[in-house]
Amino acid sequence: MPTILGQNQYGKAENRVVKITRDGDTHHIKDLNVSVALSGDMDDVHYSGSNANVLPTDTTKNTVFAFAKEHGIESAEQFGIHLARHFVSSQEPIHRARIRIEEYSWERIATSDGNSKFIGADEVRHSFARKGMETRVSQITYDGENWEVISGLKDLTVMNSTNSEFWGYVKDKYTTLKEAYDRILATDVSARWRYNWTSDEQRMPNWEKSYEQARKHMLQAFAETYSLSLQQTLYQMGSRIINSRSEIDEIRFSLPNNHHFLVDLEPFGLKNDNEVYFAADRPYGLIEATVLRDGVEPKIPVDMTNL
Ligand SMILES: O=c1[nH]c(=O)c2[nH]c(=O)[nH]c2[nH]1
Repeated sequence: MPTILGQNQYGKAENRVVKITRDGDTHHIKDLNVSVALSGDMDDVHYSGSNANVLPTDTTKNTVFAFAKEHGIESAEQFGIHLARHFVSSQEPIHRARIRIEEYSWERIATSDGNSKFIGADEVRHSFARKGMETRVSQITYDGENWEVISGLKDLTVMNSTNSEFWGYVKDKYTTLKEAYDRILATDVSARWRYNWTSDEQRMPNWEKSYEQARKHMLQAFAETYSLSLQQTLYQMGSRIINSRSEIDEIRFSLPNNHHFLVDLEPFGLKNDNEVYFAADRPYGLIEATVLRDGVEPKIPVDMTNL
């Protein structure tokens, strides 16, 4: 034979597992991206195509989700140790397992008094924002006479692990979606708000304070809204800003619906009580709308939130 097989490994990459642990009304999230690579006696499958030693990559994926339920996710390291030991000790042909895990960090959305460590109010027990992802943006336009200032943010990822439903929608012959009475609601907020300040330099808004307050009101509305749809949550987020910040007249959102699907663990004899989810990255619903102060002209371009 003119060729021989060199190093090889296989497995399922990027299993996006989200585990919600419920401590009464207080929820805890573990959000992992788990990649499994196995190696061992795999010459035959490469040379002849015999799968006799091959544990399917599909099975390695199922194991990740089942272990999230069976063993919980105490830490990424502990979870990886459980998985690696399982593959090597349960499958004779597998001699080595490499588990790579990325963990995404979440923090609780702050309460009205601004203290995010305090878990006192209902709305923060199940509402989270991803750490360190968001970007603040602004666009300033001046024609020699008038100013237009549009500010906002993008890539602010937030999640409610309960208080979200979706049902009562149109059903046609292509509809398969099951009605949901307790689902995860997660999105990457992209928002642009327009200031009504145009000229009087003496009365310019305090940009830093306004940004902080707009962001805070938006997050609190996200956390506090019992949601029947992402559209309804969007409207609440927008109207909370308009109603609490007189310097802002218009806000436009682009909100992807980051779907989290409950994993069916029944085939493994496990009950999934809204605990273990598959976080899909695409396709995603995309919900976009402008919320305006009554009587003002909309001026934020439709596609601006996608920039
Ligand atoms: O909040 C939602 N709004 C929708 O319009 C929609 N459509 C869908 O399939 N799921 C959802 N969720």
